[in-house]
Order: sequence, then structure tokens, then C-alpha cells
Amino acid sequence: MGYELLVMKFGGTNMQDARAVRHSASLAGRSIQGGVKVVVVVSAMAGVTNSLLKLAGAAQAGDIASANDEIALLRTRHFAAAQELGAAPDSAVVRELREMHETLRQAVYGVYLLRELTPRSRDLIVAFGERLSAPLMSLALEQAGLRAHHLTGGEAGILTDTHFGNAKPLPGTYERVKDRLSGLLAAGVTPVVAGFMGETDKGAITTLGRGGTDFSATIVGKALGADEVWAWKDVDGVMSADPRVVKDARNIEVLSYGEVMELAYFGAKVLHPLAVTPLQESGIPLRVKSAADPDFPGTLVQAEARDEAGHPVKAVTAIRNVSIINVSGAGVLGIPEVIASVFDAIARENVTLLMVSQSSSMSNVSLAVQTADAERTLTALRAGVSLELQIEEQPGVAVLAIVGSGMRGQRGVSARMFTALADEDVNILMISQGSSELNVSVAVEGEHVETATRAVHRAFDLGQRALA
Ligand SMILES: Nc1ncnc2c1ncn2[C@@H]1O[C@H](COP(=O)(O)OP(=O)(O)O)[C@@H](O)[C@H]1O
Ligand SMILES: N[C@@H](CC(=O)OP(=O)(O)O)C(=O)O
Repeated sequence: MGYELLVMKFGGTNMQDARAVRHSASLAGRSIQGGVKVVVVVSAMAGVTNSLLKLAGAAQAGDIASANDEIALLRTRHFAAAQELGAAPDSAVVRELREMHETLRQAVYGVYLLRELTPRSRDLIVAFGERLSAPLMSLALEQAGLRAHHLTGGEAGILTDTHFGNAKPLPGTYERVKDRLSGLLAAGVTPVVAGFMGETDKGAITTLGRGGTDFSATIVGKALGADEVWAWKDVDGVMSADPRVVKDARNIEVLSYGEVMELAYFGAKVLHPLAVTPLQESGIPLRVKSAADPDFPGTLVQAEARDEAGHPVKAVTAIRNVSIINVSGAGVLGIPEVIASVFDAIARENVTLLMVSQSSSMSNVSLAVQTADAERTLTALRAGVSLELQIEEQPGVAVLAIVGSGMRGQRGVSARMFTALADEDVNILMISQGSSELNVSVAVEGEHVETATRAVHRAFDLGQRALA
């Protein structure tokens, strides 16, 4: 279709074993053989990031035996894949994997000795997932007769701030990526970039947040002015709901950058919440495509939304494991400084606020945060807010959101959502509407999240529509 340059991202499922890696390489190969230059960006093999986090935690807790057992399992998995992809035992790839595993083992041993796992050392350890999968992709491309060269995120030019665990690219990144990758592309070599990771200006390894390989791919896409970025997935595209929860969820053909960001922010695991941000300025489209059905168009994410009359909502998403934090007491009453200090405390701790609502009596402010962030939020609030206030956590909550640009200026959308929930006896704990009018979100009891998702999906007729 007249492409010159594409960036292709392969996620954990598409890298999970030798067979999946070979299939992913063949998807890139189809375009390369058709004369398109391709940059491949890869995630860790499925489950590896979680294993690395787990073994780092075990080392910190003093359980080096469990950590080493886990490293041994990872080692076997990577070696088996390399062997199955045709690497000889004394080949450069096998030597490289062995060296990386040795460095990983040493880093983990350091954590064990210190009994300390800093965000910086966690990033160093967790980025090995992607560093170990990149050589496997290079190998598979070479076995398919193509020339490939793998690089870490830092080697590819991704320069980030020092926000370990959630780093953001620095402006200089784009020039650097272009410098580092253009030569390879011009020489007919396919760069294979380890996703999810970058590097600070001092060379410390950072990660871009869970699911960050999507973000790496769009950073590279912007840097090179790619025609499109393709994120290959184990689903048809971005769907009207998580297909694991709603069986008749359907593929959405077109979404705007704004819609996809809202969807990702409110829990649709399919893309990293910041993934489209590098593309917005240049208007480069992102396509979410099915690795199992490569000719299916998937979802096109672009600047403009495409709305269908009578269908203001495009998708429903949910975030589980949420806590509501209630700040109440006479002290809240009409005092803007109290509200300001609540937000200050949250900002200092870098906590993501999922929802905020203030009661009309103004004596109560409720905040919804991930339960994993609740303890930090409570501590920050207690330290940062001076007046006599009651601060309480209600765990076990979920946030449900409907997203769609067709909701703008439309009356009755929220009412339809609330009625669907009421009909299923689902109690609404909090309500908020995004100022962009791209979403309405509600907090519900966690145990009702699946029933609520299905009810809202039905109420907006989001499922597979019968063919006319
Ligand atoms: N609205 C949605 N559309 C598509 N997939 C979704 C949605 N919400 C959640 N998901 C889940 O996201 C998963 C794909 O994301 P992920 O596993 O991170 O992709 P990958 O690792 O392949 O990049 C799917 O398996 C699906 O269950
Ligand atoms: N491996 C990282 C980064 C990533 O993007 O993975 P995936 O593409 O499999 O969601 C993670 O698990 O968070």
C-alpha cells in the first residue's frame, strides 16, 4: 500500500516462544520483502517481566535460592527458544544470552546482599526481559534470510528522565533515535529494538511503565517519521470491551488519539496510556493488528474520531483494585486551600488520580486511586493536610468508564449508563465526567465489575451487530 517505513511492535504473546517469534518475524518479513523498511520493537517473552519482578522481590527479601531458581527457569526458556530458532550452542547469540544472564544474576545478587531494591535497580533487572528477547527476534529474521541488528532501548537512542519505573523520553531522544537507526535502515538492515526501556544521560537503564513497548514503538515512529506504527496483538484490534470479559466485544475500526488515551488510562490493557502521545503532533497513524489474522485491518488510531450516528459510546473499560479515599470533616468546608493541599500531596507522590469528586455540601472530597498507591496517598495526605480531617480508605472498588467522542454534547448518555447499572443492582459509589467529554466514569464495588461491564456494553449496543 505504498509504505516506505513502518515500525512494528510485537508484544509478549507474540514473543512467547520460538514459534511465536518465528511467526512475528514472518509478519515483519512480509513487508520487508515487499520493499518496506521496517524497525521492529519487541517486548519480553510473555510472563518474563512478572518473573523478573518476582525474583527481584525474593532477592530483596533475602530468598536468593528462589531468585536463582527463577533465573534458571528464564535461562532455560531463552536458550530453548534460541536453539529452536536454529542457534548453535557456540553461536554469538547463545554467548550473548549467557553473558546477559550472568549480568542479571550478579545484579540480583547485589540486591540480595544489600537487601535493598531501589527503583533504579528494579529497572535494571526488569529490562533484561526485553534485552533477552531482542536477539531472538534478530535470529528469527536472519533465519528468514533478512539482515537484522538488535539494540537496547538506550543504544537505539531512547534517552529518558530519571523517573525509574515510569520514565518519559527527553526531547533529544527523537534526534538520537534518528541518528542511530537511519544508517542501519539505509544499509538494508532491520533494527530490532528492545522495547519498554530507555537510558538516562548517565547511562542508567530506565523503564517506561508497564506495557511500555507500545510507547517505545511510537517514540521510534515519531523519530523516523514512519508512515505508520503497527502494534501486533493477540486480539483483532482495540475492542468495545476486554474480550476476556465480554464475549461479544467487537473490533473498533477507527479511534482518535484522544479516545485511545482515555481507553488506556481507564484500564484497557491493549495499549500503554501514553503510547499515542509521540504521534499526535505529526499525525502518524497507529494500527493495532491481529498477529493471528494479519490481513484483518484491525483498529486505525488517528487524529480524527469517526462517529457513527446513534452510537455515542465506543467502548467500556474497567480498572480493578481501586481504593476510594474519603477526606471529610468540617475543615473541608469551602476552603480551597484544603483542596489545593490534597492535590499537592498527591502530586508530590506522583500518584495517578483516577477520579475525584466533591460532595455538593463541600464537606467531603473523594479520590479514587489504585489500591497499590493507597498507602502512599494516605501517608502523604496525613502529612500534607494540616486541618483536622478524617481520611479513610475504602478498598475493593473498581472504576468503570465509557469512552467515545460521540458523547460530546449528547444528553442522556450518563443516564443510560446509570440505568443499566441500577437494573443489575450495581451500586454507584462515585461519578465523574472527563472535561474533554470523551468519557464518563463511575466507581462500583469490585465484585460487580464484570456484571457492570457486560450490562453497560449491552445498554449501548456495543456488541457484534447482526449482519444486515
Ligand atoms: N478494549 C480492549 N480491546 C482489546 N484488548 C483488550 C481490551 N481491554 C483489555 N484488553 C486485553 O488486552 C490484551 C492485549 O494487550 P497486551 O497483552 O498488553 O498486548 P501485547 O502484550 O500483545 O502488546 C488482550 O489479550 C485483551 O484481553
Ligand atoms: N514487558 C513489559 C512491556 C510490555 O509492553 O509488554 P507487553 O507488550 O507484553 O504488554 C511489560 O510486561 O509491561
